[in-house]
Amino acid sequence: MARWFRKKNASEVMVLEEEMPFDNNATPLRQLKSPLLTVRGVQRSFQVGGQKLEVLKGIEMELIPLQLVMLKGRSGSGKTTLLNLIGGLDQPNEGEIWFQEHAFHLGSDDERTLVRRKEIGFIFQSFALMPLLSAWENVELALRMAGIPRSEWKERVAHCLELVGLGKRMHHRPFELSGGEQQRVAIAKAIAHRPSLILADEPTAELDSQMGAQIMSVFRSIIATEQITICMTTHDPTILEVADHVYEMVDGKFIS
Ligand SMILES: Nc1ncnc2c1ncn2[C@@H]1O[C@H](COP(=O)(O)OP(=O)(O)OP(=O)(O)O)[C@@H](O)[C@H]1O
Repeated sequence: MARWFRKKNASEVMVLEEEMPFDNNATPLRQLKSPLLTVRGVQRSFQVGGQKLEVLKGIEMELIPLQLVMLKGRSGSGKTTLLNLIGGLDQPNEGEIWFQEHAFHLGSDDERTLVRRKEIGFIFQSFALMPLLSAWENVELALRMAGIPRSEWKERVAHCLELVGLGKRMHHRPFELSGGEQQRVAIAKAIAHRPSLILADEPTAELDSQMGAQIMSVFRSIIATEQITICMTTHDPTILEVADHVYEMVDGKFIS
């Protein structure tokens, strides 16, 4: 059954992932050659009040490994719709989406979920942390849900929280942390299971410019140290400056 996921609703994504068995035999994708992701001629429309709303009208893009790629475009232009497709949370009406050798446009929900839970991490504008759990427990939960053996948790949680600069605040709960610190916990959570791709929907939108710059610096650092590729949406022109590549969406297509 097709399921629909909207942005800022991380718990819904997590519920589905928790239902899925972990596939220990999945292909080690990072050993394969680039690009990490290829989108060809993708179209996505929705039926709204009996009318067809065409949101994506022929998207072409590639994600090259270890790049920081940004999607820009005015509100409602379809950025989140595209992120949902890239993350295998939704499928296009037309076109192809290849995540390495995995055909996301053809695969079943279950097949895409298996790839997603191993290879992709999500970051949301609203942080999507469990409010009653500490930073440490939030990251640990991500490892549990990804099916990572318990024996690896301690070292990995400490490593990820150190990496995002929260070594001294590991046992704080979200309400005891600033917005920027909460987003850094969310980043630690997203990278904990060693995905090859991070998808981030407006990750700096709720932060002031200084905290936003810190998040971008953390992104740069995890690309280098964790060998991760990042694709994110943003409206902020100062943030766009640090991208390796910017795709601008106008009228359901990218302009160069
Ligand atoms: N499931 C859906 N059903 C109907 N319409 C949808 C659905 N998902 C998205 N849309 C519509 O598609 C258009 C693009 O939405 P989307 O959220 O992708 O834009 P966006 O560029 O991410 O906007 P923003 O910058 O405001 O977050 C909007 O008009 C939205 O209402």
